[in-house]
Amino acid sequence: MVLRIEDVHLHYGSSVRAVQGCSLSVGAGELVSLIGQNGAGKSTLVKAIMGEVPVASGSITVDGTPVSSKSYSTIRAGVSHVPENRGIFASLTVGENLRLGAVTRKDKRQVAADIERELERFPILRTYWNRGASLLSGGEQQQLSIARALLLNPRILLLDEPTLGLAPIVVDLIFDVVAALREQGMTILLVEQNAVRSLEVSDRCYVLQAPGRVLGSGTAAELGQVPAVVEYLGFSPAEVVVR
Ligand SMILES: Nc1ncnc2c1ncn2[C@@H]1O[C@H](COP(=O)(O)OP(=O)(O)OP(=O)(O)O)[C@@H](O)[C@H]1O
Repeated sequence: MVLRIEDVHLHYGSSVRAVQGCSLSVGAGELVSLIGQNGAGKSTLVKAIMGEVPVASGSITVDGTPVSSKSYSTIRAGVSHVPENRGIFASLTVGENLRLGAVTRKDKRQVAADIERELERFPILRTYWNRGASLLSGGEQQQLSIARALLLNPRILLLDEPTLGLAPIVVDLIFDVVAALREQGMTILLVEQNAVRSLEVSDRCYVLQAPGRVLGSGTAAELGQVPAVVEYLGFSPAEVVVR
């Protein structure tokens, strides 16, 4: 397994116990989704993987090495994060944001070709290359955020609610991009509230319930056999047509 989370507990201060005993793993080339309602602890888990929330107990490892909050260890391990708030630099142009995505890379000669790859994936970013990022719509900013994360040429891509609040046409585009990345063999952890769309594109799925506990995991067909999951989601994952 490339990413392994074992019996992790995560707290905010002394009173909020956001995640209590979560275990999950993502294998090389797998697209794994993490679904659950508001407040289930999904974003907190992603932040902990990125070293932004300290691990109170349990372990998070990337390729067997524990992540640490001190040294950008997760980024150095090849994990790229598309945060829930998109994290783009509003005062910079689209082009400047994209170049920043590759700023830590050593293979500088390859960067121009990789930016071209992202402009082909998201043509709107070519159109708005010189535009200030703050002037983009939410859907355009999300495309910029994903393109920038991909410019790190990550080993693992973490997507935190990439379709939240976006127009249906952009939601379709983003799920198509995620499905295409999976086809290319990228290792992905996709955090989503949109359970049906996530199940459609994923190899496996974890259903998280507050406070950060795994209610069930497996393929859509396997999850359909777990009564607590069916009750929590309000539908049977077994009915979802997996791509
Ligand atoms: N910075 C914070 N300080 C204190 N409590 C927090 C903080 N961030 C999140 N929480 C709490 O931790 C719990 C898990 O929140 P989290 O954001 O991880 O859930 P989520 O599943 O990602 O939900 P959402 O879809 O709303 O982001 C919730 O009870 C939330 O109120």
